[in-house]
Amino acid sequence: MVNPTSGYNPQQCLESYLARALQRIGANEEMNHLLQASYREIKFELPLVRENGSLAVFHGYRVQHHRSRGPFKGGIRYRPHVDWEQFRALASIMTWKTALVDIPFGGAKGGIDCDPNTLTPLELETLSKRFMIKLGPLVGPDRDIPAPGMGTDEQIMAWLYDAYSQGHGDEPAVVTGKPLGLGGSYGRTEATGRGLALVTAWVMQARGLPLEGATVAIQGFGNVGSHIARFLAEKGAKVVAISDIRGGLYKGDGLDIKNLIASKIAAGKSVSVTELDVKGESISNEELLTLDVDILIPAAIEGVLHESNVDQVKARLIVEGANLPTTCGAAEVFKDRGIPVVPDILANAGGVTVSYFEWAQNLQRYRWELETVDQRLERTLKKAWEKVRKRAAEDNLSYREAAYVIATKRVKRAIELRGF
Ligand SMILES: NC(=O)C1=CN([C@@H]2O[C@H](COP(=O)(O)OP(=O)(O)OC[C@H]3O[C@@H](n4cnc5c(N)ncnc54)[C@H](O)[C@@H]3O)[C@@H](O)[C@H]2O)C=CC1
Ligand SMILES: O=C(O)CCC(=O)C(=O)O
Repeated sequence: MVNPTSGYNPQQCLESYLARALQRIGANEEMNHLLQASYREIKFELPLVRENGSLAVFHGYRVQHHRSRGPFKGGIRYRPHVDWEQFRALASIMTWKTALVDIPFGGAKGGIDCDPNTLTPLELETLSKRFMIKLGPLVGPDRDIPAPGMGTDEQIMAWLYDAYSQGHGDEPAVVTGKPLGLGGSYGRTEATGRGLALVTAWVMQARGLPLEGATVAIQGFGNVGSHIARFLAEKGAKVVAISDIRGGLYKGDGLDIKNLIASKIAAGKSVSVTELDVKGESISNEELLTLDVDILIPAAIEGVLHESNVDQVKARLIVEGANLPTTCGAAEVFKDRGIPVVPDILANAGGVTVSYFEWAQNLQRYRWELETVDQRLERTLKKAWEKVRKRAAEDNLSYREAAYVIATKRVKRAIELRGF
């Protein structure tokens, strides 16, 4: 099935990025097949007796893409209409992301076709635990380690951890993104936003552009988008527009991000940014994407920058907070128009990097200070960015092309070292 938002099939785009990268690194057809296909895909029924007494049946998924560099790793998404195409592409993305930032994992993704906002807390807990019980034989600290993603949070990770530990003994390293009081790491919640702000600052610096005063539009104001807004505002950027699924807010001289975040926390998850009592004009998601800004950050869903709106995009730099927000057709147009795009596998890799730190802390049973987490996050992302920057400049590649060359090379090498 294609993504209902734009007719976008993310799997096809990913295949084309990979095919080109594999050609550049001299991989043969067999290696190409091995790296494109999933290792394992499972789908199962999740029956739930709702609090009103009715029976509902949900579908759970987990796609494990590749594991030659370490256990499968990737988030859990709760969202209506999720399907194989999305999970296959998102699982594959994780393989390239973990390889690019050089952390010892492969890639996976999964979740439940459901709308978490329509479930009661008890229903959500029961469904989450049932999901983990079904996944039980396939996950574990040295097999596959889930984490939060769209529609899921640290509370859901706590339930997954508890469900797994019921049958396997206490095992915090089975899931990352847990609450701090339950083996979570300092800095994981904000890690994706922190990482993206760091990468954005380095890219701007490398291109001789000031971040101080730069105008920014961010689509998505969930975990990722809200922290991006906070960190970029702290670095002196002017966040002029933000949005969520119901619409957005615009203020030409900069939104008051501190106040926005505080109001959103006070109002609760189900309240839209458009309903908050903060200063700003209303704006649609489509308008936000085509604003005349220095930096555009799609941080919600796949395929929002596509063939039909790419010509109207006026941003000078695009930084992908979401996974696969740019279709491959749009990516080509941005390349032709000379608009740089910082790809998801670099821009949003801060989250999985701190998940790695959480996993390592859980295995050590030793908590690191926030300062240590932040320093190591910065060092890891800086190394990845420098490699991408150098490879892109040397071979005249886009940042995405360079990132895929580096990542596929590492995975191919791991396969060869292990042997077949
Ligand atoms: N949470 C994490 O650590 C990481 C998340 N990501 C990716 O970042 C993106 C956002 O994830 P989270 O912030 O964690 O999810 P979230 O569930 O916390 O927030 C999602 C946000 O996107 C908005 N949204 C949903 N559909 C939309 C649409 N059609 N148009 C406009 N806005 C829409 C929601 O209203 C919400 O504001 C996803 O693509 C996810 O895969 C990537 C790396 C790590
Ligand atoms: O933290 C993790 O392990 C996974 C994060 C994730 O799903 C992503 O980077 O898309």
